[in-house]
Amino acid sequence: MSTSTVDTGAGSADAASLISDARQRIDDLDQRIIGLLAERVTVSEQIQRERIASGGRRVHLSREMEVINRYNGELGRQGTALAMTVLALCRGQL
Ligand SMILES: C=C(O[C@@H]1C=C(C(=O)O)C=C[C@H]1O)C(=O)O
Repeated sequence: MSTSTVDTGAGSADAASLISDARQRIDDLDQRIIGLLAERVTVSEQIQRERIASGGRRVHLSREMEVINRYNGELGRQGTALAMTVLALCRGQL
């Protein structure tokens, strides 16, 4: 068994090659997702800072429900968990 089939768990060199290519695409997508999350954190912090400076609170629950409902509508139950993680990333743990 070649190194690439061991690394990918594939049973043939052809499958290993396809998996390696697809993993590269996944790594690129993950990098873009992480970049988008970093951008979202920046925008969210800007909103929170502005609200706090104007006498409001950091957290706005009805808006968070809108965000959670959008993720849930698109992705189901795991979307809800993802939205909660994204929100925690952007405004800290409640
Ligand atoms: C960014 C905001 O502030 C907080 C962060 C949110 C977010 O990251 O989506 C949503 C609601 C607020 O708890 C907002 O009110 O839009």
